Amino acid sequence: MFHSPVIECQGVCKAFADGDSVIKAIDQVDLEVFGGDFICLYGASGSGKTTLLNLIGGLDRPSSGEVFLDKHPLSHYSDDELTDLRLHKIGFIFQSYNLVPVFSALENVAFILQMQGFSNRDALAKSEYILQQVGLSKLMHRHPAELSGGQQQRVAIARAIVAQPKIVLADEPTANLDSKNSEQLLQLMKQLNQELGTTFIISSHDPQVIQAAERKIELADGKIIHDSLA
Ligand SMILES: Nc1ncnc2c1ncn2[C@@H]1O[C@H](COP(=O)(O)OP(=O)(O)OP(=O)(O)O)[C@@H](O)[C@H]1O
Repeated sequence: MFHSPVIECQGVCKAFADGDSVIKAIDQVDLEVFGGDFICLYGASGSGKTTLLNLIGGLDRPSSGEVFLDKHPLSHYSDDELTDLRLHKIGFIFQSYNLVPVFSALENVAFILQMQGFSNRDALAKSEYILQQVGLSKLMHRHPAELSGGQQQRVAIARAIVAQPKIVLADEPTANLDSKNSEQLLQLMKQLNQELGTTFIISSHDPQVIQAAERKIELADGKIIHDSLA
């Protein structure tokens, strides 16, 4: 059966001005990501991992080249359409969790569903279920400041997956976790990958994450220098 990519990068470049010079953060990247891939994007600090995730997730636009999501070129979407696309198709997990401090864990998760148009009641019910799945049923009414780093990262994951996005983009998700919490987080992401077929692209320096990934892609100076699939 023909297996078409869910994400495709064709000749993608991203340049940033740095005084009088130009930094090529991403330099001619060609990449195909397939449904159900579990990818670790690794490479030295400054190699372009965050920039590439931002381009794939439509948080930023390439200087040249094209990113396709389900065969649709992202350059054809307006900023509002990209926001809508992210809301429905992509879950983001950031190193800094990005939780809303005045919301409880439950409200942080339910908020995404409310933005998607779910009623309050449905949003809360679905959010309670997913928080149970990530082992936080007893802590769901706490605010982020009352949770440990690992617990906050679990809330961030619950929020990223509650709407069952096709793709989850995670930028250094274990950076602030100890090895036990990192291992639990990895297990959770793998479980989602296997049970729901969610595609994961995880940027990380963490040897635990690199080892757990089925496909390992190395970036250096904005270029892909190794892809274990190739
Ligand atoms: N908004 C920006 N303006 C200017 N330069 C930028 C910007 N974003 C990234 N860069 C530069 O682009 C290059 C790639 O940065 P990027 O953050 O993608 O790397 P990274 O591999 O994610 O690094 P780290 O592992 O440290 O998070 C770096 O040289 C960085 O300084």
